[in-house]
Amino acid sequence: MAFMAAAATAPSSSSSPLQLHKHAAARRSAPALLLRRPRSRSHRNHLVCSLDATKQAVQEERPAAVNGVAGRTDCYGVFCTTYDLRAVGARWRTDWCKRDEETKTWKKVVSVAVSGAAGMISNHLLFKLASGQVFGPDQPIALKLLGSSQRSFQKLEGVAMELEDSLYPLLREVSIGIDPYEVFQDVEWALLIGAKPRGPGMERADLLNINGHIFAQQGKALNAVASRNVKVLVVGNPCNTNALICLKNAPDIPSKNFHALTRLDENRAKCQLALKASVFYDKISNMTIWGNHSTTQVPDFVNARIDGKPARQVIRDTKWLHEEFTKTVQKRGGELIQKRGRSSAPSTAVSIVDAIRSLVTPTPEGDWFSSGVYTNGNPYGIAEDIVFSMPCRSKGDGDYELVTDVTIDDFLWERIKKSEAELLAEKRCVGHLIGEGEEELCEVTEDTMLPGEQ
Ligand SMILES: NC(=O)C1=CN([C@@H]2O[C@H](COP(=O)(O)OP(=O)(O)OC[C@H]3O[C@@H](n4cnc5c(N)ncnc54)[C@H](OP(=O)(O)O)[C@@H]3O)[C@@H](O)[C@H]2O)C=CC1
Ligand SMILES: O=C([O-])CC(=O)C(=O)O
Repeated sequence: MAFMAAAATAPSSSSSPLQLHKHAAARRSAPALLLRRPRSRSHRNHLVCSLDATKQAVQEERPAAVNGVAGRTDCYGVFCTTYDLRAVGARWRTDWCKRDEETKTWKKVVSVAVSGAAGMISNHLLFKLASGQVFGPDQPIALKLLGSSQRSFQKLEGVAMELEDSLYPLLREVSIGIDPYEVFQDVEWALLIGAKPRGPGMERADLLNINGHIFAQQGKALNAVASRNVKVLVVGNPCNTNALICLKNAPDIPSKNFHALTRLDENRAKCQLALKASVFYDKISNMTIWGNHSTTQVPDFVNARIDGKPARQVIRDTKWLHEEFTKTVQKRGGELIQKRGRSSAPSTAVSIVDAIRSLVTPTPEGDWFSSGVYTNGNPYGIAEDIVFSMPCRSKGDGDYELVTDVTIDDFLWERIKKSEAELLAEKRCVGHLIGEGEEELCEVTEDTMLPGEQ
């Protein structure tokens, strides 16, 4: 396996966008496998193995030097050591593409785009994705890495080289590019992490505007070229409003498929409850984060459970729950930045893994998880047409349902309304990016802060 630069964006590429389209066509007819191997950046070569590919075509493209382990000739580089482990007997002597068809041991490759792929969070996340701990140990994966400029292109090449050198058996393709219309082609998951950090003296409204433009463009690109059922997880801040912008610019993709990452907040809240109750973190369940990924978020101790019991029965210290717990979770990101000098990256990557796994595995009976999702007929009375973190359950099919059996008392409701007001104000700031008004309507309050901004 080796990585491939998107043709139109590779600095020294002689390939044309037309060739990229050809690759897309090849992918459609090759449900089981697509391996790509550039000989050099100016001469790329592709090994394509599909259920209907001829043996001759495969042989023509197979590099002579990789005749595999233990005398097996039907191998491609390192892959033959791990592929098709259940195939026994003489099967491996047959054409290796055919063997996949016969044994049905292959899952279709899942195609995952990651923006901000050269950044700190991706530095941790990509290796988790490639290792199989996100989509499963039997799920081959193709990674499509998106950067923002020619400047970042070289960094992406470095990232791709490290992925290659890690010899992940499930990693079937790595491609890099800076044009979302190429990188997002046919992707089934888009993890949108890339965003500009807030610079010195930059107003909150400026941040909303600058990053909003990124997510408007990426929404349009997803709408044009991604899988019609692509699942989109927005991490780049301010993630709720960026997710709203993205989905509004992708009208052909179900709005329900868009998520803003609030799982890190959920994990932080679970950690605090576990510490206070002196229990292992896995005893904490039913943890909801309501609202915005900001300092107005509402970590819900009312519905949370500790070892199956309501959290308030285990932690009797109401003052702590009302004041310290809530504030600690809201400001955890900022505290971390103060101590570490940079925003959370490894724990964010872990929470992205958790967020995806919550959608691709069934939610344990009686439990739920938090995600920032589009409000469209929500049962709680929260304003519609924003992205708000709420409790969700999934059957493991990538989709989710909102949880209805939750109690919202006055304490929660008052705070939920504050976070809602903040998101409505953010929405007014980006009206020009969602076809609903002018930038001048933007009025953001002191409360509108990222967790890392105090
Ligand atoms: N929701 C959550 O829970 C959390 C969210 N975050 C947010 O995640 C984001 C990323 O954090 P982190 O990885 O630490 O930041 P980094 O600054 O390390 O990385 C950001 C990356 O994004 C890239 N980038 C910028 N603009 C674009 C674009 N238009 N398309 C693709 N890539 C782009 C940058 O590369 P270059 O400009 O060189 O191309 C850079 O590599 C931030 O917005 C942060 O606030 C962080 C923690 C938690
Ligand atoms: O503010 C930031 O960039 C970091 C952040 O979102 C968090 O730590 O929750």
